[in-house]
Amino acid sequence: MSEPFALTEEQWAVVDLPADALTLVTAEAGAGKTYTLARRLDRLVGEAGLGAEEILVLTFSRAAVRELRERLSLHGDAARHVRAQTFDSWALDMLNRVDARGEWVERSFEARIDGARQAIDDELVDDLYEHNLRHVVIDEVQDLVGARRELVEALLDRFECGFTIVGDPAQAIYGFTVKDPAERKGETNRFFEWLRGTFGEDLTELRLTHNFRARTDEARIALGFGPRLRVLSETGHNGGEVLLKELRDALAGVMSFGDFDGLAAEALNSHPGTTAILCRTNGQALLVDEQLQAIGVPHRLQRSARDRAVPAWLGMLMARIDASSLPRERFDEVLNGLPVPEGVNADLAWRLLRRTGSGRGTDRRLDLARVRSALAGGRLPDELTAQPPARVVVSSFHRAKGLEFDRVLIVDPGSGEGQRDFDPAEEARSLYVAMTRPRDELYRVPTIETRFVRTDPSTKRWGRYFFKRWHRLGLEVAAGDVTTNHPGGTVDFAADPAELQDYLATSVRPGDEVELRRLHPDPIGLRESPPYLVIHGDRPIATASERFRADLHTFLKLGPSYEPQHFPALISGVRVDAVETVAGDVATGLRAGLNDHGVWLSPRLVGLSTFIWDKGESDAQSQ
Ligand SMILES: Nc1ncnc2c1ncn2[C@@H]1O[C@H](COP(=O)(O)OP(=O)(O)OP(=O)(O)O)[C@@H](O)[C@H]1O
Repeated sequence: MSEPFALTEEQWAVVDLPADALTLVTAEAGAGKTYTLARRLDRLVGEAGLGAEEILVLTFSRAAVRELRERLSLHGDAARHVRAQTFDSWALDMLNRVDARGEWVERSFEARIDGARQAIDDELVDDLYEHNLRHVVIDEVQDLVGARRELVEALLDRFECGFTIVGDPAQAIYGFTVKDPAERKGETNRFFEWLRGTFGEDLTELRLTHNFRARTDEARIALGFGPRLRVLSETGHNGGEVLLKELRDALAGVMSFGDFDGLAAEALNSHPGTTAILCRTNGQALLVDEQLQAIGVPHRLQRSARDRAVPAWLGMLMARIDASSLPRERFDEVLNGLPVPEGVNADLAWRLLRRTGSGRGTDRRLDLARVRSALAGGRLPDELTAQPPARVVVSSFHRAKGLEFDRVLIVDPGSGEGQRDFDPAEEARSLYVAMTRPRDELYRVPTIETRFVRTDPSTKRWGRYFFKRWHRLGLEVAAGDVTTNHPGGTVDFAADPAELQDYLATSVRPGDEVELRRLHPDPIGLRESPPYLVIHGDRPIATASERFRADLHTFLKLGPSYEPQHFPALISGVRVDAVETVAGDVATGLRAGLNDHGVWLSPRLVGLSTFIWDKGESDAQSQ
């Protein structure tokens, strides 16, 4: 897609509206909503003359930010400087600007969203927005529910600005964010109704009806369900069961890809385009991840929208600079030798980093103290922390929203019968989202047995169980499970920190297997496991975090009066998700002989692990 496509009349009608128009665009899957938005942004900045900073672009995930950014860089010229943000980073950004001492980065996502709404209601952000906000753009608005919905309503209510809001009621899937089933039902379509009720005749409603994504009959198979799912969402009627069954029947009719065996590995590795393997739950995605690992298929597990990982090249860049700031020429020179992923060039990287507030005005230097503080405060632009693209992606249906792939394999979600809080309408919409992701090929994969893989209610991690109530065979390992507040080699194991940093930069790759090895059998604290080292090859590269130790303890504590006596000697089946840049204490970094900026590299882990016990220690587990 390097040339801009000719817009259809329907798309053009959206793109061409004046900047102060209040617009709601609804469309079914693959109708070019995101593409139209990118073109609209280009026109708002170009012909309509808005400044990039006068437009607020909000999306749900970092994947969507990346998607929009890519389309802007391909098709948008004027809009290159427009910044797309997730709701969560926008809220944090706003709070940091009106209440810099609020330590908002320490608070939960929900607290930040509530805090941001309160700030708007209390008129604290009037100075920020009253004269400077001229247009708001929101993608995937069908998922705007709960506190985020209230936040956007407060914003649009308070400031007189144009907006372009797009969504598809047929793709409303946000189940896990609204736990209560009754409340969930009440949320469906609520924001659309609020827009219509609040702006009445001033609201321009447009529709996009042509599907551009699907290029084959099999890729088009679910499209016919769109209008019926939309009616289901808009009327709140029952009927989800029937639609779910029909969608599952349609899926049963597509060709089976078979199990993930040697043949599948060949088919996956030799395919030139992009492939997604989509699963109903994240637990199934973890099992597919494990199976692909076993058959040697390089892939990436789609992260949650809230997971932000700062790429390694930023830490490597900072480590090479002694000064507190650097000019553009030096930046280009250093960046040139670093493993910058596809899609990030020096121009984009420079622009994104300068958005951290470094080197304002005419000073054309990058202030590394500011970059560091943005890194520590979780304020780096979303484009920098988005997950890099991969040829094979494993994702839940939910996390695949807004994305598209040449080939999609859908793991049969099963009938769902007997599951608690089963909402057939939500399940039907979510299967529809999955089945509308392919451009060309759609396959089904036989159901994956998940009887013994469930979320642990206390830690919210996926766990491996077995027949007996007390069996605990493995636990999900995820972001945050490695200590980042001191560089590897300085606590729990001795290594030359600088040399280890070098090893992380050059020898540790996403997808590499690691294991967690117990350092000694004694728990560190009252509600913690013993310490674990992260071993790559034969060498320790990091230490498990306190959070991981506490969750492992909780997972193995089978009841209020039971205290685990033993902990696994090894935790295997864990992979490197990425090597990321983290910010710690400057003095700690200096003591370790690293750089002046207090940043270093650290492995980020992922996977549904398997516990390996020492003889005689397996506790209740092996009984
Ligand atoms: N006018 C057009 N001509 C040709 N291709 C187009 C046109 N508009 C969009 N496309 C292409 O169609 C595909 C689907 O577009 P896009 O992802 O924007 O749809 P969407 O409505 O956001 O989809 P979904 O809601 O399913 O995520 C993209 O590959 C996009 O580049």
